[in-house]
Amino acid sequence: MEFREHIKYRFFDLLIDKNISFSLYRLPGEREICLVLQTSDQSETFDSLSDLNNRKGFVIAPFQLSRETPIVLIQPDIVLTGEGIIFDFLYKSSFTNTQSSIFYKESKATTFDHYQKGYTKFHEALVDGAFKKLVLSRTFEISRNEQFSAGLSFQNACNKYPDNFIFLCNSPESGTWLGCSPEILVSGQNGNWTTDALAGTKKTSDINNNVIWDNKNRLEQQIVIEYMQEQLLKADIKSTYSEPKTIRSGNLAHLKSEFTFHIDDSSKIGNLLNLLHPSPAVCGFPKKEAFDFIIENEGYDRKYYSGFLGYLDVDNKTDLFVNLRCMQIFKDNLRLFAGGGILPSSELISEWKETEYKLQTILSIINE
Ligand SMILES: C=C(O[C@@H]1C=C(C(=O)O)C=C[C@H]1O)C(=O)O
Repeated sequence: MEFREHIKYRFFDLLIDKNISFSLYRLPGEREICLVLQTSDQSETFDSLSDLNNRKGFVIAPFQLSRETPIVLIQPDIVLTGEGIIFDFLYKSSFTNTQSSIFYKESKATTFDHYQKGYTKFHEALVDGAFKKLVLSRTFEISRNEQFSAGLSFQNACNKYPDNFIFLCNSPESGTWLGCSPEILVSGQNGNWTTDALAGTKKTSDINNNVIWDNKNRLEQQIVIEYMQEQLLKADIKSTYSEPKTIRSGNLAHLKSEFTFHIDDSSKIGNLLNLLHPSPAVCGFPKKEAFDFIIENEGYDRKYYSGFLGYLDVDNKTDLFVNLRCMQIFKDNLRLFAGGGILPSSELISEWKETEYKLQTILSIINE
């Protein structure tokens, strides 16, 4: 099958239609795209993060582990870097020799009323003092236009968000996910590791990142800093972290501190993931109680949204990102996800708007 240059990214729609396990991604600040492709039928799945110790591949982990949403490890049978090499391989391969079939369906959006009900429960629990922070999220569902292309949307995201981790991945176990995350969960090579404490959101168009942060946003990020520090200490890891600085993700600004630390034995990375995930950036504080509260009261299953994904020990490197600013791609519709940290001092309308802005990040890359 031949593709014209400007629509060559539609190749990836064919891989999805054939339900091949693959991940296409572009690291923050890099130009080259990378492809991890599994040639065997079965991805490996796990029901505990520590099972990731000593493993290699592209990981897709959920917010909450369950039988329906296991940790999926796409096997790195073929690992290719660079557009030229990747498309050359795909033109010659037998992976893409069928026609794509695309369907249509009614659209359905999560209502403000539904969000407001959740918000009231979350906010009351915060004001009662049961939690310092809770992250409330929601979905936004749209019908899939006949022309929609996951591959071309990935390409749009690469062009629009040079500083984000852009991903399009598929496996029979996880389904298809596309997104542009601003947040590292862990990243490491040769014993040197980093993690982000990222939180706080403001809409901005200031290219110089001149943002004035209020106390609510500063506190929200401080909670993540303290959590990261504490969790790393539990693993006997000494770390240093930078002062919060403003970073951009599309039209949004966030506060970020980068933690750096050293690990001699990276084969135990699964144990560290167990300590760090899910952080108060996507869950809340205290962690266990906040996690249970969200499962009980948020009113839907986040699946792989606010989980993490990325490559684990491929070519001795690990780069795992939080699954944010993302959508799950179905045959008939697209389900987008967004959330935000709620504190006792939060206000309903500004929290709702924050989720609207975050949805805009991903809506604006949809190619139809
Ligand atoms: C939960 C999301 O983002 C997280 C929450 C943020 C916040 O509450 O300010 C900011 C960045 C992310 O850590 C999301 O994008 O859905």
